[in-house]
Amino acid sequence: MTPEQIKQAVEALIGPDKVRLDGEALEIYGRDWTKIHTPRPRAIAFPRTTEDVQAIVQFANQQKIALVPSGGRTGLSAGAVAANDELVIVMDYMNKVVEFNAVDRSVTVQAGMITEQLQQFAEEQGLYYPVDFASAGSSQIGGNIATNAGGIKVIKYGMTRDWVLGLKVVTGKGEVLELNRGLIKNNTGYDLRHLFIGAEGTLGIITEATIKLTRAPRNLTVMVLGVPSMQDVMEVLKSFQNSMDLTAFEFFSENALTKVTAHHQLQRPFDTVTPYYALLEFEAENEEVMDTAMQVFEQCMESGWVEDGSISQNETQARNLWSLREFISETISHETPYKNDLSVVVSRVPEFLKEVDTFVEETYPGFEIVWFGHIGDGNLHLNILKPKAMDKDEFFDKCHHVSDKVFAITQAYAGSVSAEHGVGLVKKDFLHFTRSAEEIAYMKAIKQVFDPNGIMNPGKMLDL
Ligand SMILES: O=C(O)CC[C@@H](O)C(=O)O
Ligand SMILES: [Zn+2]
Repeated sequence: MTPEQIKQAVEALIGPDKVRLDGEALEIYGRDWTKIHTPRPRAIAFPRTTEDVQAIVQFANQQKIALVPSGGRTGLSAGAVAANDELVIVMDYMNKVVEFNAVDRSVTVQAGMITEQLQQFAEEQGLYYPVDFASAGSSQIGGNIATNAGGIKVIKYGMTRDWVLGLKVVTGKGEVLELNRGLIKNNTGYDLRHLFIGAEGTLGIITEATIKLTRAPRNLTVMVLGVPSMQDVMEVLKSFQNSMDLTAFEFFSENALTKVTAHHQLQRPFDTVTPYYALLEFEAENEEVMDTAMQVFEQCMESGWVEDGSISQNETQARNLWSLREFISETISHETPYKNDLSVVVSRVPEFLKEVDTFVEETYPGFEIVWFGHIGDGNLHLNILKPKAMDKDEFFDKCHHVSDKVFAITQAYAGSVSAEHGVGLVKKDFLHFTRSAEEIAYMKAIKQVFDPNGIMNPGKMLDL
């Protein structure tokens, strides 16, 4: 079918002016934040209801047209890229609150709701949606669920999966399923909801989600500590976690800090320069908690695990300290990074990081490495920056070889080649480093059941 024919057929189903074919739309809705692939979708549809989405999926099955669900497109693994003549289903106009229940502390929203709007809605009810990350102002809840987004509070609150009480989905076959319907307890066989969480739109399209909310945190306080080595970062983590609950424990390297402070004209947290920095956050509910935090800090100083530190006295200072960590990804995006999102169990982080660091430094001496991440979850973001003089294609080609070795090391540590960014197109070839051949065969079989015609985000995560 030509794009024009698709437009006519889809608009006959969901109403006029709901499909765009113009170059601007094809460019915007064909890509995500990876910027590696050239967008080439066939048409862009803008449904308003679950029924609209269902009609499009049924039509795509009849015509064997590939579909790409599109949320905020902030993904870093090309899960929402449309580079192969697909029909993109944009969720932007499905962004309403459907129902809030104060007793259940749950809210049902359409999948296109921006994450930050969900956070604000929760706040207006005196509650809290805790899954948070730098892209929360653009990402959509449906995309968060489809990628099981993690972020900066996982150490306390878990991943997106932990907050989904129910889902309404249109399967690849075009059926509507209501999964778990908001229940906390429901042991009635396979929990299909969890198959759709993290499926990256390969099984169907999430149209509504019932989300659990929780009580708002009290007096969140942030510390940034200068730490001499990764082993010391682990000692600091252990010391604080043994004494108090943390809502975040992040780390970044000195060159990450240098880049962020220069790019955003921010103050360093203190003058002392150390190879690594830990950022931790906790609820300073009363003086006792604050005293404990200060005692642990002093012990860490005495033990030589920390060389300097800074603590927020108010919300603005807390936000400024967070900027040092949260602005890293955006800052280095201007230097053509090759991104990795690795995880191992927390205790093995120092030896793992050292082995990967040594390999990249010895094999590719001209490459600059930026380390940062969610160290309290064992999740490291390894970004390799393109040397200025090197051609982009040559750089990515070289990095592909780096990946093989880095992922072999990750496999040896029983780690993950994608801790929180998903698989998409970018990590598809490397899936076998983390998932066994038998697991991948089961994943393909599941895809076949929900999407027999292979129209749902084909080529992402798996090749059938
Ligand atoms: O850009 C990256 O590598 C990580 C992005 C994001 O997951 C973060 O933790 O800031
Ligand atoms: Zn991250």
